[in-house]
Amino acid sequence: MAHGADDRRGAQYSSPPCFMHELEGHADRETPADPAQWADVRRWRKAERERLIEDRLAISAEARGNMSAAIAAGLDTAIGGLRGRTISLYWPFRGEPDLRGWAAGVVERGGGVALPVVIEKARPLVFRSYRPGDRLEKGVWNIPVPADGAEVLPDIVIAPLVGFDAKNFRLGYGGGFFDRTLAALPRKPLVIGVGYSMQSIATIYPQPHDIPMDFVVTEIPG
Ligand SMILES: Nc1nc2c(c(=O)[nH]1)N(C=O)[C@@H](CNc1ccc(C(=O)N[C@@H](CCC(=O)O)C(=O)O)cc1)CN2
Ligand SMILES: Nc1ncnc2c1ncn2[C@@H]1O[C@H](COP(=O)(O)OP(=O)(O)OP(=O)(O)O)[C@@H](O)[C@H]1O
Repeated sequence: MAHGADDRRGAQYSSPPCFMHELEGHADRETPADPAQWADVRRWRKAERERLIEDRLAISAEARGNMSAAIAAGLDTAIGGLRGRTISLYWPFRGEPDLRGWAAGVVERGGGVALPVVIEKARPLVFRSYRPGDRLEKGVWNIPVPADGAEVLPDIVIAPLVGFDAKNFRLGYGGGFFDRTLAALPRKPLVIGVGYSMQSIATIYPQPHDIPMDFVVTEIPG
């Protein structure tokens, strides 16, 4: 379930962008920022996001439910004890795995749950404590966020992904929120990406701002 760096099961190799020959073999986060190249990567990411989100929305509710349950089981295996640990989850949208049932179990087992809150575009997220049943309010993009939860620093961040690559780099919705947040946190949490194996891609063409996840959990036992 935890996909290591060399695990490419289910990888879908999309059409390479035209500049691929320039990047191959040395595309990692030490690659210096190159504005012309970044413009190409940004265009490529936009198209890739659209394709991946469309594919994800085509999954039936039943299959999504089964895969969400398998991902929850994989998280238990990967994380182990929950007592005293604060885990940031997310309120699912656009076909993301639904881990809200698992969140209730985390609280029952003595862990804390938090949800990410967009304070402002192009700023880091904050995390607000959440217990199932707590009052929610509509945040930016109408994403429900805890209305009264205290701001907390998570020990573990569960990051829903639009795509993930062989080096555990994450493609998100394009707001740069998770990368900005991880760069700004006073101590680095354990970062676990969650998604479906069909969201695996060969590379996201990582840029200096992209921070890799510690590992990725999908519905396929690892
Ligand atoms: N369920 C869930 N909650 C989450 C996240 C997530 O990935 N999943 N986030 C993880 O970061 C944050 C929200 N991130 C988001 C980033 C962009 C868009 C969005 O709709 N963007 C526009 C275009 C963006 C732009 O280019 O300005 C769009 O897609 O139309 C939505 C949410 C916090 N909460
Ligand atoms: N630490 C950072 N400081 C400043 N800008 C950043 C930082 N991290 C990301 N960005 C900017 O955010 C924008 C979106 O980045 P990217 O394409 O990596 O988004 P994403 O990871 O898919 O989105 P999200 O995390 O919201 O799901 C880029 O313009 C990028 O330069």
